[in-house]
Amino acid sequence: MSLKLLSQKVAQAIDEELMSTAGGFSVDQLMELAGLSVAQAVQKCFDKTQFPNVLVCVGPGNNGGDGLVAARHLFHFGYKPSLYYPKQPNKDLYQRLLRQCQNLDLPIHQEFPGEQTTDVFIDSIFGFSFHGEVRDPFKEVIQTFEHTKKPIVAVDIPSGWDVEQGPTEHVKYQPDILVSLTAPKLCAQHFKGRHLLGGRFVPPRLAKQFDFQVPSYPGSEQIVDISTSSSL
Ligand SMILES: NC(=O)C1=CN([C@@H]2O[C@H](COP(=O)(O)OP(=O)(O)OC[C@H]3O[C@@H](n4cnc5c(N)ncnc54)[C@H](O)[C@@H]3O)[C@@H](O)[C@H]2O)[C@H](O)CC1
Ligand SMILES: [K+]
Repeated sequence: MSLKLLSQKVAQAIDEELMSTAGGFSVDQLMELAGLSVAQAVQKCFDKTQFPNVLVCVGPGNNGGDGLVAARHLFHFGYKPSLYYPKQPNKDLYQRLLRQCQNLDLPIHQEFPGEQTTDVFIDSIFGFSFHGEVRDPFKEVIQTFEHTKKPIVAVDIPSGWDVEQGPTEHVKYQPDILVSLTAPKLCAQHFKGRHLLGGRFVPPRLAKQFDFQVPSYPGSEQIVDISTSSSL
């Protein structure tokens, strides 16, 4: 099966529809399932005895929120997650997710700790609302993504990529794993690693309305491998 890739505008419209009065979801619910998908992806791809130290790089929006949720689940899965969270917006949702991580005593860095102490990076800096060029303080971490040999799991979009065009003149890094949420975005056609889909919450009626496919997830899993089925 070949999956449809979404434009930035359509991805945002689907998000709005899910959380509209008609859609009935709250952002917390969707973020919980998105973050759980990301944690399951890490668990599937990286053994916790060999890759215990997961550094979750958290951005200022909902993509960052997915990362906060993933960190909490990874702790309960037996990993040793820590956060790099330099911009902590004063929004109740993010503050509560951060508190949940603090209550697990996860290390929380405001300065980028670098790669020495990290086994796996989670890139939850920017998602489908990113535009323009990366601004500080996130330039440094994305520069690390460009040259590190440590594996990187990108949430929804490799941060700094154009949501539709993919790698740019400034950001060309290739994550090892991409966890697309709801449906892959147009930039995914430039991704060369293992491609997973998460966000198992799409009503078939909504997929029909926006004309995209939802592959069947195995059993009760929150992710499905779409490495061979995402194309235009
Ligand atoms: N339906 C779903 O699949 C769900 C996906 N989720 C996740 O939400 C993100 C989209 O979140 P959103 O808050 O709209 O935006 P972002 O996180 O992508 O980023 C917005 C944030 O970034 C700032 N920003 C934008 N451009 C730049 C720049 N050039 N430099 C610095 N900062 C920038 C902007 O100001 C905002 O603060 C989606 O990808 C999924 O990961 C939901 O969790 C659940 C539903
Ligand atoms: K990202």
